[in-house]
Amino acid sequence: MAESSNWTHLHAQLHRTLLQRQILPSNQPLLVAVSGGQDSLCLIKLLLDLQSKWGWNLGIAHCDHRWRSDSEASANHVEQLAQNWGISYYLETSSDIPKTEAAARLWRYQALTEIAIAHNYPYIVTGHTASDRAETLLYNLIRGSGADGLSALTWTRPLLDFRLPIADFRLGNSGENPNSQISADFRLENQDENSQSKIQNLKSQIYLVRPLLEITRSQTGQFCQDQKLPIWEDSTNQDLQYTRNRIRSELLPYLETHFNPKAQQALAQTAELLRADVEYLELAASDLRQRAMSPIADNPQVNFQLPVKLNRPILREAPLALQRRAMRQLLQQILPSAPSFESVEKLTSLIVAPNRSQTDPFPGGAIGRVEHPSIILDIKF
Ligand SMILES: Nc1ncnc2c1ncn2[C@@H]1O[C@H](COP(=O)(O)OP(=O)(O)OP(=O)(O)O)[C@@H](O)[C@H]1O
Repeated sequence: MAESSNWTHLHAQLHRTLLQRQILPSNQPLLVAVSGGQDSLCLIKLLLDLQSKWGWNLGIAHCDHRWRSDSEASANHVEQLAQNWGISYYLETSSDIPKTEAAARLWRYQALTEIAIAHNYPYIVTGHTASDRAETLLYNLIRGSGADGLSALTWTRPLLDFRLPIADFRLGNSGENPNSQISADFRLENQDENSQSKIQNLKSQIYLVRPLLEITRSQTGQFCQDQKLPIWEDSTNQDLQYTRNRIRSELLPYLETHFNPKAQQALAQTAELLRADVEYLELAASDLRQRAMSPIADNPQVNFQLPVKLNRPILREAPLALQRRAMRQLLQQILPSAPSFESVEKLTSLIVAPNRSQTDPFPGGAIGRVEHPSIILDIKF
């Protein structure tokens, strides 16, 4: 097919990525998260230009955190763009100004998910780039992270957390990660049976997709310039009190100048490789965990209901990497928030500990204890 003269290298690259990775099916409604910055403007323009090939129905969502004095003006700017392109525009405005970056992100994902549910969009698309991936890797590396954190930005993931109904079962939920927060909030806000079942049905249907993970920020910047897209500059991006901004404007340029001019792409590639490793290890760990979890007398089902009983001889045969992951998966299901490194190590150490060894309480009150040949995890003994 002859391409329009507007067809650029980035159009071709995105089209290829979508064909290869199958992350955005054709003929679907897509809700595009547009902040007004260069990455999401590049994203929406590319998707608009590819729309006729893929048969999508595009809508724009903008979240006003009310963080900056110009936030309303920036929302109006995005609305105007949506009008010019003739596509639906949805705005969510935060009632309370979020206090931290993390709180703002949690609120934003919740707001986007609410718009998607209300207007039947199965896909939310964001403009995260290879540069974001490189920054996330560095950020998590400095804070101390395993392979999971280093490969944190994935191409696609379900936006609502399937774990919560189980996690909530015994110890409640404080919502440490964005997924948990979203589910927890929906649970609070949607008490009646009808809306609960609507959310239940939608859980398997809303995906977050990040199709620009192979494109760098300098490429999106160049694209916006070439296409004359009116970027709304976010003044907080320059604020060096935020770690992420220092990584972006100080650390990465330093690495590029002094170590590797293609540091961003290299780091993003490392994240991509680690992601596949993580997926493989998580599957193997899940298999180990299932083999090691056995039914106990007053709880004949093999599930995450406390008390949980684990077979130590089965666990002992596995390599440490899988032991740790299996223990973490278990803790993710029963603790009120994401398990810390210390919690995982504490439970893992019981695999070889002497009979009657016991942990101090995990957050939420559960305790692990060796009752030869098992580990029992329960609220109290
Ligand atoms: N206020 C917002 N409203 C809607 N979507 C947003 C908003 N902020 C961020 N996003 C979405 O999340 C993606 C990544 O967020 P991040 O905070 O890294 O964005 P950013 O630095 O503001 O990116 P951009 O260059 O698109 O503004 C954005 O590309 C966009 O798709």
